[in-house]
Amino acid sequence: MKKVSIFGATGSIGQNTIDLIARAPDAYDVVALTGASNIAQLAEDAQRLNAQLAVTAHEHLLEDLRDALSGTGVEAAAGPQAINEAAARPADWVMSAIIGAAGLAPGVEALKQGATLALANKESLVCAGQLMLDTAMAHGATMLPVDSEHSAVFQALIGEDISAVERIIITASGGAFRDWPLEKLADATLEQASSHPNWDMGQRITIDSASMFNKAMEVIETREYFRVDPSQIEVLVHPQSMIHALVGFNDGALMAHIGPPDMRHAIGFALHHPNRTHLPVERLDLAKIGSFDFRAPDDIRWPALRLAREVMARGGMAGAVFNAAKEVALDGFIGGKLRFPQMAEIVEDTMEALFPDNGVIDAAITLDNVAQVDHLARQAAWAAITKRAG
Ligand SMILES: NC(=O)C1=CN([C@@H]2O[C@H](COP(=O)(O)OP(=O)(O)OC[C@H]3O[C@@H](n4cnc5c(N)ncnc54)[C@H](OP(=O)(O)O)[C@@H]3O)[C@@H](O)[C@H]2O)C=CC1
Ligand SMILES: CC(=O)[C@@H](O)[C@H](O)COP(=O)(O)O
Ligand SMILES: [Mn+2]
Repeated sequence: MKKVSIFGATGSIGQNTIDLIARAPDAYDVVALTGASNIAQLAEDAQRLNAQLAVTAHEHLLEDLRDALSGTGVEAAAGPQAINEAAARPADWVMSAIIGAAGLAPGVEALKQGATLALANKESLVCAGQLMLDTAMAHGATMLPVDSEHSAVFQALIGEDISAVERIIITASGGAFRDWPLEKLADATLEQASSHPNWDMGQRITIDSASMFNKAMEVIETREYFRVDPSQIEVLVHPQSMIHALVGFNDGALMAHIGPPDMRHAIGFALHHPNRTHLPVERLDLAKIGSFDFRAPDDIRWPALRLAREVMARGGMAGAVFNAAKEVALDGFIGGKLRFPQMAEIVEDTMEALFPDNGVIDAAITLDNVAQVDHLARQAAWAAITKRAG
């Protein structure tokens, strides 16, 4: 039996992972499931999957979790430290699907115990790509991409020589406001931004798709995971979200990965790697679909893409600044303190405030240093929001 743990089990990726695992209960021994606010879901899944341990990120919810699990034999724990300890419990395969920078430390912990880390949490690579790769290498652990574009690139590269790669093209749906007149964006509501044209995902990544911050993060993720030069990474707007990525080789060939917009493909691929197995996803009827559309991304509509290029040019912990600022700006929009286009302004203000401080950004990429930079960037981003509000 494969020992598995799922971090962020109550979220969109976590639930898709559980869907796959619950279809073959005899194949998996569930070690730990983690969540945050959704105690009922966490307890239900932990009991149903017969997990050893369930952990909520919120210490004040420990009693609720204990009550929900009473008599089931599942251990309960709470708090970020308990999540890290859960990640250190021996497992063969660990899904990293906590949202945000909070996913970094448990991911590192899972790599340290030599597990295969299925990485949905792109923030880990944006904030500390080198640390993740070094930790995996030092402990003989494997890191498999789960983000749909990066899973697609990984699959297109199987059996290929990375030195023959000329370019990596990741596609972008364009999100909720792809075709909106630019002048209307300032009036975009939270509800409108929280609706993705193709994918069913958590609210935060859905809004990031609309602002293109999701793709900006993914450009950095591509650089960190595949170690190509930033100039080799392209973004292509593809409204159907069926071609997830393309790899261009030095003989002019483009290898495209095509599939339905269903994360169970990328999750299932990582779960069964290096084998392929039957997965319960739709089979595309290309004759019925008829055609695919493409267009170049527009830097005016989506300034996040330009900011990602600045982050890669800056290097060091610029990614940690970018991610923290983006998380705060998103909180500002969700909390009604910012209009939709102001999120990019806050991220840019924060980068301007922190990037000149070379000592901070250029420190070694360790968990402690990333946490410090993350804290400074969040302070700067909130200050930028307050300045705008006042
Ligand atoms: N959704 C998707 O299809 C895709 C997602 N990803 C990436 O996967 C990750 C998860 O995304 P998604 O599933 O959409 O997110 P969701 O918001 O749906 O789920 C987030 C999960 O993280 C938990 N959580 C929230 N805050 C904390 C915290 N501070 N500490 C620990 N756990 C916390 C939530 O718990 P609770 O719900 O109980 O509060 C939930 O289990 C993100 O990094 C995202 O970028 C990448 C590609 C596709
Ligand atoms: C499913 C997935 O991988 C998401 O990250 C997806 O890429 C979001 O869609 P966008 O292309 O709109 O960002
Ligand atoms: Mn993606």
